[in-house]
Amino acid sequence: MTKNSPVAIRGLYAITPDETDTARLLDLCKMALAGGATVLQYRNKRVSGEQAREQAQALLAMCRAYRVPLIINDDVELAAKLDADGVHLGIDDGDITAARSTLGASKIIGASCYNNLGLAQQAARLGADYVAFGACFPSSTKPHAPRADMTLFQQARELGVPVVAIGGITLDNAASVVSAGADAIAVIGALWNAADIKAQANQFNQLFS
Ligand SMILES: Cc1ncc(COP(=O)(O)OP(=O)(O)O)c(N)n1
Ligand SMILES: Cc1ncsc1CCOP(=O)(O)O
Repeated sequence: MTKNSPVAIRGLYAITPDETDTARLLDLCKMALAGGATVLQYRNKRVSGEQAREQAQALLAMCRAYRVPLIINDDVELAAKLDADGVHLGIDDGDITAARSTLGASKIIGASCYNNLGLAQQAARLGADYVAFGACFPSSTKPHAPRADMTLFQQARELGVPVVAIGGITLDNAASVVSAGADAIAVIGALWNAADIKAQANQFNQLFS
């Protein structure tokens, strides 16, 4: 997949659950993709090594079938080895310049900016393809995540890269996140805990139409 234009980082940005059962992980992700998730991030804090590689590789094949980019959380080497579509980097996950040199110009690099516009300015200057802010709301997935002020989104939009919002986003509050200026909403709990994941993904995405 060639580099996605900024417009591709728009809509529901689904992040995988911490699922150790690979067959179940694939079933869940298939429902989200069928529901219209526009980006999938492989993030699994409960597996590592060979199992992480296997899960990511299987998800990449599925994402290719749906023409949806697969971003790998934290691990530039894994993204490079699999020829995935990009990587998402937190503040402790290595620098953007090194990731760009490993992955090349065509891949997507996203950067966590927490509640810090300065980090977003720096990330954009270094060539990040999107900046992410959060947590927007209390998150039971990551209870200690710092809270982000959504008024940052409008300022971050001036950097010319898509703004991704994360943390505690549900169908009840997602419209406020979109109105604050988010180009995409990254969701874990409110997607995978839904009774009908495909319908839930579809409803999140409709907020962008
Ligand atoms: C889209 C998106 N935004 C933020 C994060 C959080 O990244 P990070 O700060 O590296 O924390 P962990 O995901 O490693 O817990 C993300 N993964 N994706
Ligand atoms: C990874 C991450 N970074 C900030 S909040 C968060 C968790 C998002 O999960 P949820 O959508 O369940 O709050």
